[in-house]
Amino acid sequence: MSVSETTTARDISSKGAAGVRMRGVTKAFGQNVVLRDLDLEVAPGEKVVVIGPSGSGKTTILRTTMTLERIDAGTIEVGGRHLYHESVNGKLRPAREKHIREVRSDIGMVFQHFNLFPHMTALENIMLAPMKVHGKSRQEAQALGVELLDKVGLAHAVNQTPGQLSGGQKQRVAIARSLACEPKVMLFDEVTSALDPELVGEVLNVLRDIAEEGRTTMMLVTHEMGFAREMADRVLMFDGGQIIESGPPAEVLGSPQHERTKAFLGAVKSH
Ligand SMILES: Nc1ncnc2c1ncn2[C@@H]1O[C@H](COP(=O)(O)OP(=O)(O)OP(=O)(O)O)[C@@H](O)[C@H]1O
Repeated sequence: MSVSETTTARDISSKGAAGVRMRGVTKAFGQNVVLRDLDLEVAPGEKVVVIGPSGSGKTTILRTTMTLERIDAGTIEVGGRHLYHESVNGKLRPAREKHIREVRSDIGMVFQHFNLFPHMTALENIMLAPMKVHGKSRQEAQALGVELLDKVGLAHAVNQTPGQLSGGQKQRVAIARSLACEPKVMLFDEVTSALDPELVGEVLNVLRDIAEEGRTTMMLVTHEMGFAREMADRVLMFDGGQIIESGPPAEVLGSPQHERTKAFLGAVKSH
């Protein structure tokens, strides 16, 4: 049974953050149905942590929202605008690429692996999208890049290439790069999983800062339960491509109701 999500209006300081609404989202890879008729509503500025066993569809829900994978059925809206559909004469039709690109420009995603260009400096990596996608001048993009590197605690690394940075620093550059497009929704896919344990904290601190600013809606797939407990407005437990449990972290992580959630949390704790 899938839990249908209805988020009540809440007093979140959302300076430009956009909500996400999914209705009946289904996605299969061949015979493997990964998302099953999924309904989910994320309020503007909300911070949602997605947990669940390996293969349950957590990454796929982020990738379909980022349009890195297309959905087979259903609808996704970002900031009230359909991502995959356009309204023609009052009817929803599959959207043209131009429309999809336009809506997607409100969304940023940070991955487990940083995907920085190795031959470019930290600053150049950040400047790329504002110049190429958003038509900012070199000067504007540079000023923005310097500001964002400062924000993620890397003012000193402006001219360093990824090879000169630690994993945690590279991930902070990747986060700054994503912020450079001023996303209204940010998707974080296990962004600390590839890091040495001593570097995890510095990246989580940057995520905390972004969350506290409240300028963007955040959907995070993470195994950092302490972080989820502290920062999330809501935790979603995924299993078999559906949300089987959803609620405030104290409830879902503190006193889970579903047997699968209890088993999953038990397994996570025993690591
Ligand atoms: N591009 C793809 N082609 C084929 N199958 C895929 C593809 N991407 C994901 N899958 C399959 O979809 C299912 C869900 O994958 P997904 O990565 O969303 O799970 P997950 O919950 O994020 O898992 P993990 O915690 O291991 O990252 C898995 O069975 C996976 O093998």
